[in-house]
Amino acid sequence: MTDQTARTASPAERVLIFDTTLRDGEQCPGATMTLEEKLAVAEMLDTMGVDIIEAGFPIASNGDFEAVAEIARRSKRAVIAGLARAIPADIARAGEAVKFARRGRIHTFVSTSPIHLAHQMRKTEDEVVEIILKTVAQARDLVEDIEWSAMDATRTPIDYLCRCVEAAIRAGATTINLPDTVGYATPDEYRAMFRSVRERVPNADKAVFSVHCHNDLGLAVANSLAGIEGGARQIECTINGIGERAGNAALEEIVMAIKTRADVLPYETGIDTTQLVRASKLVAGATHFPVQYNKAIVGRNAFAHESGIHQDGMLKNQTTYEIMTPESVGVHKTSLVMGKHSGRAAFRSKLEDMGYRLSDNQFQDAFERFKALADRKKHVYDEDIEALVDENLATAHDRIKLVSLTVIAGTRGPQRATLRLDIEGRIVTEETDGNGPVDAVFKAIHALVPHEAALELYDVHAVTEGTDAQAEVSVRLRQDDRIVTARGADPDTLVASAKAYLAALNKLQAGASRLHAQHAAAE
Ligand SMILES: CC(=O)SCCNC(=O)CCNC(=O)[C@H](O)C(C)(C)COP(=O)(O)OP(=O)(O)OC[C@H]1O[C@@H](n2cnc3c(N)ncnc32)[C@H](O)[C@@H]1OP(=O)(O)O
Ligand SMILES: CC(C)C(=O)C(=O)O
Repeated sequence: MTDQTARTASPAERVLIFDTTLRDGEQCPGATMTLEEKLAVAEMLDTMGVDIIEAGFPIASNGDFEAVAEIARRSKRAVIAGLARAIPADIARAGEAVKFARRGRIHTFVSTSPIHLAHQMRKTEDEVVEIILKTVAQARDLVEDIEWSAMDATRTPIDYLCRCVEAAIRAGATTINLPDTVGYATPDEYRAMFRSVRERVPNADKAVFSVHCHNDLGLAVANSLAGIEGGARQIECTINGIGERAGNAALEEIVMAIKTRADVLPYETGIDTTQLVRASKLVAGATHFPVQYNKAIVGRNAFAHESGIHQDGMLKNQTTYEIMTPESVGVHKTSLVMGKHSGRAAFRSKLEDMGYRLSDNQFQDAFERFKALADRKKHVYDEDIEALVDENLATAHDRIKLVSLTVIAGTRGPQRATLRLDIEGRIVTEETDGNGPVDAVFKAIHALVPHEAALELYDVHAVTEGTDAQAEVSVRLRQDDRIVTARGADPDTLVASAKAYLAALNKLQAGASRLHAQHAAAE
């Protein structure tokens, strides 16, 4: 696909990607990961170009400490961060864990909003500023790279927020994070908050500003991008958007928004985007959190098209319905899913891919049967298409054709089949009881097409998986020394059985007429 986005004239500015899958991501109920799983995720993040990996909250447990320390030891290029409350013991423990890293960061945070000060911290504004000064300075004595976060920044009055930010930078913070802790902000507000703090805080130029957004109102990615427009240059996010409550901003969405809309977002990240789907699968597997099918970028439908008009467009040119290539995020290729919304263009292309070359009439016939099948079946697999096209080709010249079949089955018995056939253009009907539904169907066939052939084999199997899978029935008939085997497929096993039996009879009769013709020619 050609790049449809024109870059702006000014060079793109680098934005740092801070991944907190292993800390905030792991905080969501049920997402706990083992040490091995965390190490695998951290390795993936490091390889794909994440700038800072927040590996955990070392004071939280010995397991968390071990994970942060081990990730710190193993990281090849990313900065490794450990979280700490504004409490000396937390900071000391975080310092212990990240000291093994080539580049370690202590990320310390404290609440700044009136709600949190009154109800969680139970401290005054002045007391919190004192705590910031002391704890940031303590952290700075341990490592050079200090991030300070104002928990609940978006519900903090701007004057007090500026006072806290100024104090944190003065005490040695090198990154200032202003989180939307409860996912409350709108993009305009969040952008304006960064602009205002950066303009008003005198030492703001000494720190990198960071966004950290939660998705309670579904605005985490939009807010993160707005924060960047407001001057932040670090984005905190998680793979698949996992995180506290409704989650964090999704890394893959942010990175691809920046890459795809370079015309209006003149920034760049260091992420190898072709690793995004792999990372998503790894995290989904480790946390046992499935990725919703329609999830942007990494959902299994993100590059799948079922509707005929879209499939037609995609076959003509991928840019008609895709704004980025599947390859750019690590998906092998676009998939055109065959279903009841598909049209002729996609069906023809699918048949060609499967190696079929049909005449116009055969194609039209196969398409109608495909539509009828798709109406009844949730997923139409290649095997289903193969079964219906093969059957179509095999039955095109049949003398006897199935028109309809209704069967009454169940515990009350006897089972009854009402069968309607087209025999060389003549419509005939029969209603028969049987010892079971298949027996009733076969007896009805016998009544309408009297024959001497004996049933030697009746075999049923599913063409694909699922309860709506097509049944494929094989029937073998013997008449004198002639044996024929034929197949029939349908989501209804009894219809498939009737089709298979009739196909076998057609074969027998076609063979008999060929023999008859040969004898006549010989005489
Ligand atoms: C927005 C965020 O994501 S913040 C990170 C949230 N993540 C976690 O909490 C996961 C890990 N947490 C834990 O394992 C535990 O909560 C611990 C180890 C941190 C603390 O455990 P406990 O000592 O038993 O405290 P508990 O969890 O009951 O309460 C939290 C305490 O920390 C205080 N606190 C909360 N945030 C901060 C902060 N940033 N700085 C200082 N103190 C804080 C609370 O006021 C409360 O103190 P109190 O007991 O004096 O009232
Ligand atoms: C610790 C901070 C950064 C946080 O997770 C939040 O405010 O959501």
